[in-house]
Amino acid sequence: MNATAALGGYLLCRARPDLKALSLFAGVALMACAASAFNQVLERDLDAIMERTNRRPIASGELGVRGGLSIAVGALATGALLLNLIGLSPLCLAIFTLCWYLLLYTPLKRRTPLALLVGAVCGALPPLIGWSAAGGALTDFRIVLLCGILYLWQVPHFWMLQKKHAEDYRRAGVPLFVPGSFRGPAPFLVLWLVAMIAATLMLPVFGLIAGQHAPLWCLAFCLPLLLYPFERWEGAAFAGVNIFPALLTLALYGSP
Ligand code: HEM
Ligand SMILES: CC(C)=CCC/C(C)=C/CC/C(C)=C/COP(=O)(O)OP(=O)(O)O
Repeated sequence: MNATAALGGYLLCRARPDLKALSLFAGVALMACAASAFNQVLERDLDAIMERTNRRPIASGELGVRGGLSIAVGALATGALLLNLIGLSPLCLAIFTLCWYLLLYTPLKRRTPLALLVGAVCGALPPLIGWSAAGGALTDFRIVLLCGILYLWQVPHFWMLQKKHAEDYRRAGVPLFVPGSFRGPAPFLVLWLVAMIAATLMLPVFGLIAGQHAPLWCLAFCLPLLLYPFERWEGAAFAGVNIFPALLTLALYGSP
């Protein structure tokens, strides 16, 4: 999904999907795999406690730490090679994203619920990697908007997951980012969802998505967020929120 988000940044720069896009997709996917493998080595103690993660190869003991590290290094080397083929900027941005995730977010996650806001930087950077691979200027407002939307999106994405696995996180002693700790669940949550919807509606306003299907895309983006606060629609909201990055990339691809 991170590679799909990177492809979205590439397509936004009006570069049609080509061999370079394939190298970008494979390179970011491998770098994200490396990030996850290193993360699973670093979090093998937490992963072994949580129902959600205790079947993972290192947490379950199926794979040793050295095996996990060799997979991580292999994925990192191959991903870096592929990204280097398309440019120094995408390679440097991917390495920065990897380091931010492993050296900042992963340790912070055990200490503060606000680690989520730090971690969301990692997930907001893949579109910038794709955009830079297509030759876009890093300060262009269009990619800043796309990355900003993906930053905002990760908070409701994770809130729903941590709600689903709250007991697991408590058992593992991972502090939860519960909107309720900010003077009641509704205001803080609603404020974030409104900001997310407003930012998403900037996409057609600034021409990032256009054409006759633009209103339909906006409906597909915003409906799960509008359903989010209602328990009975939780399943639909969860699915809709989780496929958002893929829908966004499709909308960018389909935009004239
Ligand atoms: C702060 C950033 C993020 C956090 C804390 C986070 C956390 C998580 C967690 C804990 C899961 C459950 C994994 C499992 O089932 O064991 C998950 C699943 C998932 N994440 Fe994220 N994630 C983040 C960013 C992203 C980004 C950037 C993307 C896509 C570009 C993404 C896409 C997904 C998807 C598609 C799933 C599968 C959901 C499901 O059906 O269970 N996440 N995420
Ligand atoms: C180019 C590149 C390196 C891209 C990767 C970007 C990336 C790692 C995005 C995911 C961000 C994130 C905080 C995931 C949750 O990790 P977690 O440790 O909370 O999840 P877990 O509990 O399931 O392990």
